[in-house]
Amino acid sequence: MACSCNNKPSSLVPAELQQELSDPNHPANLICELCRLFYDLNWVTGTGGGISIRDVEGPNPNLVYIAPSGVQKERIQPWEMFVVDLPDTIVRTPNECPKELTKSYKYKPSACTPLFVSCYTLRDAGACIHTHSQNAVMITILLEHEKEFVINHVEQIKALPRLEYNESTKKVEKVGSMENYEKLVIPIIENTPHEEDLTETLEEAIRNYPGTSAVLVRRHGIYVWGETIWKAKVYNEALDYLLELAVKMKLAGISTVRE
Ligand SMILES: CSCCC(=O)C(=O)COP(=O)(O)O
Ligand SMILES: [Zn+2]
Repeated sequence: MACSCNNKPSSLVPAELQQELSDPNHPANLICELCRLFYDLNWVTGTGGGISIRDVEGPNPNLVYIAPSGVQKERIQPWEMFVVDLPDTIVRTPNECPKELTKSYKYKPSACTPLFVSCYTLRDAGACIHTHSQNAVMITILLEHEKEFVINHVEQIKALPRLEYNESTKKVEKVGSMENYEKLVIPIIENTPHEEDLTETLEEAIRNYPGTSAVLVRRHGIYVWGETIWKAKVYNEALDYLLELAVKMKLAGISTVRE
């Protein structure tokens, strides 16, 4: 017998993993599926970028699945995931898996881990996606001296959530969707030599922009989060569309903001 998602004999997969691997909607399987999809979009090529998903349907919604660092994201297998109990306790690593299933090196969790954790703890996100999309990189180069990307009057803006701070719950919550004519504002932070060193400025941007569901990293990429992995995927797709459009508008000498 083989696992539903691959050709490995199930006898090699530890019993505790077998049940989750048989569920195509389990975070470990979804990360693999979406990494392949995002690879084809040029969002996670050359080991860059990544996805993490919170197990909101499982018995412990504070468990977060995260891919290992420095691996070809489109080739990850579900048992190669790290599992973090929020905020920072690693409760499972692929290094514990049978050697027949894993690579010979020692796995490390994604360098994006502290940034993903910031999105979970500050925004109660259900999933966070980091891409190296060239549209994200190019817009930050075109906006070299700007701290924000701003666009309005485009239909696709309606795919993004309207977020507001709720005084009673003390949380930023979705209260609807944006209108096409509204200004979408995404903060831009400066890149650092090591991904994990972005954590402080990412957190600052999240706090300063309660209405945002994404942060651009100059000459690097974008972090996008959502209530669920499917919302995060839609927000990512809509943002990437808008970023691509904005690059074309800028290169054509057209402002992305219509007053
Ligand atoms: C060429 S990728 C450099 C690291 C990076 O920016 C990234 O997003 C991937 O980090 P990971 O540790 O998940 O491989
Ligand atoms: Zn990156």
